[in-house]
Amino acid sequence: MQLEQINIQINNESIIHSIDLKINSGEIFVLMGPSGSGKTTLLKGIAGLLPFTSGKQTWENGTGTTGLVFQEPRLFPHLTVLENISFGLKVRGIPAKERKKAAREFLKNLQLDGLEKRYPHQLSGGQQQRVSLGRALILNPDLLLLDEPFASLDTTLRQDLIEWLYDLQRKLSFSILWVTHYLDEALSVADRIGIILEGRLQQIGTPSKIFQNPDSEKIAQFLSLPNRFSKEQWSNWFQGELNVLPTLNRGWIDPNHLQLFAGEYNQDEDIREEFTCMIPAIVTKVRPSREGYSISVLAGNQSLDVNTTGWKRVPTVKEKIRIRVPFAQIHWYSE
Ligand SMILES: Nc1ncnc2c1ncn2[C@@H]1O[C@H](COP(=O)(O)OP(=O)(O)OP(=O)(O)O)[C@@H](O)[C@H]1O
Repeated sequence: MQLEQINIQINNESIIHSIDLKINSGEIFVLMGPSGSGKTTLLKGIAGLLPFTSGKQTWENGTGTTGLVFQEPRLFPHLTVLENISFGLKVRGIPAKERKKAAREFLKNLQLDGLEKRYPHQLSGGQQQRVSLGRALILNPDLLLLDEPFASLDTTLRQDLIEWLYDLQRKLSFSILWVTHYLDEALSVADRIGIILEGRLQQIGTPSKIFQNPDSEKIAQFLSLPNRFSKEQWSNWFQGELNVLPTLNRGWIDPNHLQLFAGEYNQDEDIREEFTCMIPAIVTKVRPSREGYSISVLAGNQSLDVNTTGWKRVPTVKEKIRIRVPFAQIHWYSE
């Protein structure tokens, strides 16, 4: 499915601005953005529940179908679980026996065994949400639109369902546009991630591209990436000796690119090199990580995170150490 220059206005207010987006067939595209950035509005537009003010939506094969699962379950209160799940098949004229068989298949996968005769008010929020998912999936949509569908579920159930849905998607190769604010959820399923801020799609890329190469300070901030600093801080570290372009105001460096060195900073010994430089710091936190240690330090007024792999001696809190900053790894942003 492809969107070209999509705009959506509600009550004369522009909510979605000039969005271009292509979702490839068989792809899981995760859309992330702060509350109020327009994620639900865009999903509703794609599902045909809200009109586009301008722009074009096209499908690879001419036409396509969508299935939308909202944040909160929206079930028919007077229908049982089984009837809710199979409702779309009834509308399509599929015989009762056949649609019940199909719905029962989903009940098992959605861990809803034994609940088929219940009505929505007799289910927990999480169970209702799984019924909503079944109701959308049973119609085999070309593009499944998920608006934080698992937000209300406990962690174990959330992970089980993510895994089940992921496996099902890989098997059947439908596409998913998946809105989530859970980083772990995004990273475990996304082929690509899109970041939307204030109704504009700001960056699209693979998870590693987005997290290692955020296009702007705003994106790095939204992703809560550590090691974002101001030009003033940079000036303080290097006593104003290392200038950056006047148009660049904010810097960011990945914790994997900083290096820790034991021993206190000594200006006479710490020779400034062409491509890297040492700055003095004090260890504030030491946490084991999968690869080694994640170490937080205070360098001037700035807290920095450094990931180490195979540090020979684990530094202790309050220890004075040095951080090596490789200039080429710093990302500078104008704002
Ligand atoms: N029916 C409406 N009438 C007026 N404004 C609306 C309407 N629906 C959404 N908006 C506005 O559009 C903007 C985007 O809302 P939307 O629900 O799409 O954001 P979201 O990114 O999905 O947020 P959240 O993560 O909180 O669900 C918000 O400023 C919201 O107030």
